[in-house]
Amino acid sequence: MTIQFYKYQGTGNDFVMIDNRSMEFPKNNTKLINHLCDRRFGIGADGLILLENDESADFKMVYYNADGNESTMCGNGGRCLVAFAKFLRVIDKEAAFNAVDGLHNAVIEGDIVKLQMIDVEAVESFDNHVFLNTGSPHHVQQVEGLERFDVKKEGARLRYGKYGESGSNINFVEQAGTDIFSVRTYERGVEDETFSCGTGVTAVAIAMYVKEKTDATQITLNTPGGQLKVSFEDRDGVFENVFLQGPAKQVFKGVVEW
Ligand SMILES: N[C@@H](CCC[C@H](N)C(=O)O)C(=O)O
Repeated sequence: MTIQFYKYQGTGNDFVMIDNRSMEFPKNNTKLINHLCDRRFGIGADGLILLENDESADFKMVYYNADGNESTMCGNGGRCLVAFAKFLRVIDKEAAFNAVDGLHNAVIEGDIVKLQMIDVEAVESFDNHVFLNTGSPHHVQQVEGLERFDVKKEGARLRYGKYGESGSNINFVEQAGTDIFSVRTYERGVEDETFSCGTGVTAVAIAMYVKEKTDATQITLNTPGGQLKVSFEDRDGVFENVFLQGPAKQVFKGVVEW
């Protein structure tokens, strides 16, 4: 079997993209997806995304983590998929697509994609962390000395120890200005730190606002892979019109024999 693929990255969170409008891709082959994402024996990526036809939207997003399992929403992946849909001429400047967490609207200008995320209704605030779901589950914790922090060790400990079987993504944050935060994320399903996480920085922006670390509703997030912006409206503790904005780029394309 021959698989045509495209490789995209959004602030260093990288994805194998496959046009599956023909529905030929073997979606239940966990081993294959894991192999394609392998950085030594495959193409290498944090996740794999299928673009499929959708009855009520421009297209459908199907997201798999690098471990080969289908997972919840990926914000950077969603932004990259909008760029891929434009490349395929499925959309022009605007998109509406269905993902596992519902309908997403997006606009693309050059390589900048602004993606609407789901409304966030429940934010659980604790003494030293916040837990919320921005399409995927996120633990947000402020730390000192983020640059030297052992994200993989502490992220893995919390991911497995605190959140049980299904786990959570774990974000470590340090404030860098009144409305600027630096973020490093341990992603479940990759089981390592990634260069950036879109649902993660969205969670961080809302968590820092809830914790009154900022009163801004347009927040800049610096990740190891680059800069993202998150904006939202606070409607009595329900966060609406949540947008994630940043670059999404095609890196290369190729063919794999399987
Ligand atoms: N990198 C993603 C998040 C992908 C999903 C996550 N690993 C999970 O399984 O919860 C993003 O940009 O949001």
